[in-house]
Amino acid sequence: MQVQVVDYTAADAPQRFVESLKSTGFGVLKNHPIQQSLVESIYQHWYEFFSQGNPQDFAFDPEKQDGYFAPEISETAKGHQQKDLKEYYHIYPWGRIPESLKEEILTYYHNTSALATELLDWVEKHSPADVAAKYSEPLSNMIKDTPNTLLRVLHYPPLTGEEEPGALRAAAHEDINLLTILPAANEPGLQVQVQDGQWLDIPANFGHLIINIGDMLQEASGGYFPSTSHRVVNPTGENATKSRISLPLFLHPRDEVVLSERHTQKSYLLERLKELGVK
Ligand SMILES: O=C(O)CCC(=O)C(=O)O
Ligand SMILES: [Fe+2]
Repeated sequence: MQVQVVDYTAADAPQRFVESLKSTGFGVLKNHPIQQSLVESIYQHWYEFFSQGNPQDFAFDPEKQDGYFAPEISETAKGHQQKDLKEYYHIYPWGRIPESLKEEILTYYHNTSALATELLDWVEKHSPADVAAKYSEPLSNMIKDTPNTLLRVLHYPPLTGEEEPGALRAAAHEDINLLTILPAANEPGLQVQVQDGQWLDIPANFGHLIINIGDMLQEASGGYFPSTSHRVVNPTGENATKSRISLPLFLHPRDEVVLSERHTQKSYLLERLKELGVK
């Protein structure tokens, strides 16, 4: 089994993409409209910010959750003991962003959010009628004018050999949100767990766009779309000396959007952040 790469420009792209999401929780697009030169430039500029800038000046705000999360306080995945080997910066258009990086990263945020609207329409159109009937409003409408969609710039530093045994760049976890949109990182490592428990590499040629289902879409679809476990494994050999940068956009509905009989986006998010120990 492998996650198939779907050509965004093909006539049957929506159907094939949604089939892939349904069977693995992941879909991978090529020939998509997100400019690769923009992604590369962001990787370069944020690498400089993490390695030579003053990220501590933007230390995260526990209430608002914008800003810089240092390696010492970054996430411990649900059910895991060791902290992930990463640092990251949370971008919201209303939040704090280093001035020199602002225009570029917000261009990416807005372009990718626009593509997200189209991808949610694809998901809606290819949801079986009984599943679509559960959506409290059109999926793409759930993110319209939302202040909650989060762009995370992640830096996985080179390994030093001093890591705690068993610690991973990102331990196995599921995402909390509706869909995650992630350009292929500058280094490999992303894997998804499939039904038999096996871990598969996500096809991540530079230029691919990776989309995965989060718990909120699983919740809203009554479990039809699976939020699958994924992780980032540690590099070995010469690659251990390299940083890895990645850029997931987590699509979050507005606070009041009803996901299911149990949850709005707000109640669901709060529950999950407490579990992660960052709230
Ligand atoms: O860095 C990656 O490739 C994936 C990151 C991820 O899964 C996450 O931050 O939720
Ligand atoms: Fe994730």
